[in-house]
This record gives sequence, structure tokens and C-alpha cells, in this order.
Amino acid sequence: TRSTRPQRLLKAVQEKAMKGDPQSVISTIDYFCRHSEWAMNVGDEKGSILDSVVCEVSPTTALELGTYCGYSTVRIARLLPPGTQLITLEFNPAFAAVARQVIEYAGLHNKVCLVEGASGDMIPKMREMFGIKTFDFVFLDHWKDRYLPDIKLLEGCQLLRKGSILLADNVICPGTPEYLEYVRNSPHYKSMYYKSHLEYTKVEDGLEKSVFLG
Ligand SMILES: Cc1ncnc2c1ncn2[C@@H]1O[C@H](/C=C/CNC(=O)c2cc(-c3ccc(F)cc3)cc(O)c2O)[C@@H](O)[C@H]1O
Ligand SMILES: [Mg+2]
Repeated sequence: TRSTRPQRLLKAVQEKAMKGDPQSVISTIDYFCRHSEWAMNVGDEKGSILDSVVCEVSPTTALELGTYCGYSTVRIARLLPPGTQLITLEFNPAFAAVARQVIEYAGLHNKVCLVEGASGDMIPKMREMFGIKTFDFVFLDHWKDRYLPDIKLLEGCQLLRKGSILLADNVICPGTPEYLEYVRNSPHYKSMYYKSHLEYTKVEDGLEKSVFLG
């Protein structure tokens, strides 16, 4: 049967990227998505903004919602100091299988814990599974209608602390109107918008950074 786009993306990484070199894996995926097949990775332009926020926060505990092929997982994990861990949630087994191989190829398997499951089910289990008290950083890039319920769940599970940073992809395209309205109007968050473009295109998109105020 015909391969899937994530499988073709993985093949490009295995054939063209340098094993153990995260930057090479990132560049290979960006080249593949720009010149062969578009895929919904955060991409190089928004990825640079993601990098700068991760470096600024330098989190000891980080969570990613929506692994897909592991592109942003590699971007984040490559910047984490030793001894810190990125937990990434993915409920599609086929995507999780590709992402595991991309993360492994980049040599970042010791910094990443990929959990197969739905965010709504797994978030309440974070404390018991990982001994996490709170998350310093959360990257939201899964189904857009899950952003709002999932941050409310993080709040409810006391997994955010004063100063926790949320960074959300696609707040313009495809768009997350309810999420934006909430984080921009809630007294519990201070938000700012980073204007950019939809990955590999000239279409406007952006990232919303929100600080939890407690
Ligand atoms: C509750 C739950 N739990 C666990 N995993 C979950 C989960 N909900 C989804 N997932 C997982 O996360 C990824 C899904 C990502 C969804 N992202 C987008 O839809 C997306 C779309 C575009 C886009 C823009 C313009 C277009 F014309 C077409 C597409 C760009 C993007 O950057 C996107 O992120 C995918 O791997 C899915 O299995
Ligand atoms: Mg996205």
C-alpha cells in the first residue's frame, strides 16, 4: 500500500540528515516540506520564535501537546539543558511511531518522553507518571479546539505555577478563537502575540505566548 506523508518525511530524514545531529534533522524536514511535500510542522520561521522562547524560559519541565512527526519535539529538546525532560503527547500510533524514529535519529531520545494517548486522558496522570509538580513550559500544537479545554485541565490539575509559559501555534491559521479570547481576557494570564507566517507559506499565522499569573 502507498506510504503516508509522515513515512516519506521519515525516509527523507534517514536518507539525508546526519545521524545524531538535531539541526541537520530540522533542516532536512524543512527542505522536504518546502520542496517536496508540505506538512504541518511548526516550520523554520515560527520555529525560530519557538527556539527563542525555549531559551528564554530554559525550562526544567516541559510539555508538548501534539507530537505529529516530532519536528518541534526535536527543536525544543535540542535546547534543553542536561537533566531536563520534554514530555510530548500524541494519540495517533502511526504518527507516534514516526516521531519516535525522528527523535531517535536526532539523538534526543534521552531528553524526550513520548507518551501515546489523548491529552485529556494523560494530563491528569502527569503527576503520578512522572512525579511532575508543575510545568515551566507548554507548547500547544494539537487539534485547535483542544487548546482551551487542555489549559483549563492543566489549571485544574495544578500543573501550572505563577510564571509558567504557554506557547500556542496556529492562533491565526487555522486559528484558535476561543483559546485566544480566553488567554487575552482572563486575569490569570498575560499574553502576547508573535506575528509570523504559516509554515513554508506567505499566509499570516502566529504564536501566542501566555504567562500564567496564578
Ligand atoms: C487531544 C490530542 N491528544 C494527543 N494528540 C493529539 C490530540 N489532538 C491531536 N493530536 C495529534 O496532534 C497532531 C495534530 C495537529 C493539528 N494541527 C493542525 O491541524 C495544523 C494545521 C495546519 C494547517 C494550516 C493551514 C492549512 F491549509 C492546513 C493545515 C497548520 C498547523 O501548524 C497545524 O498544527 C496530530 O499528530 C494528532 O494526532
Ligand atoms: Mg501547528
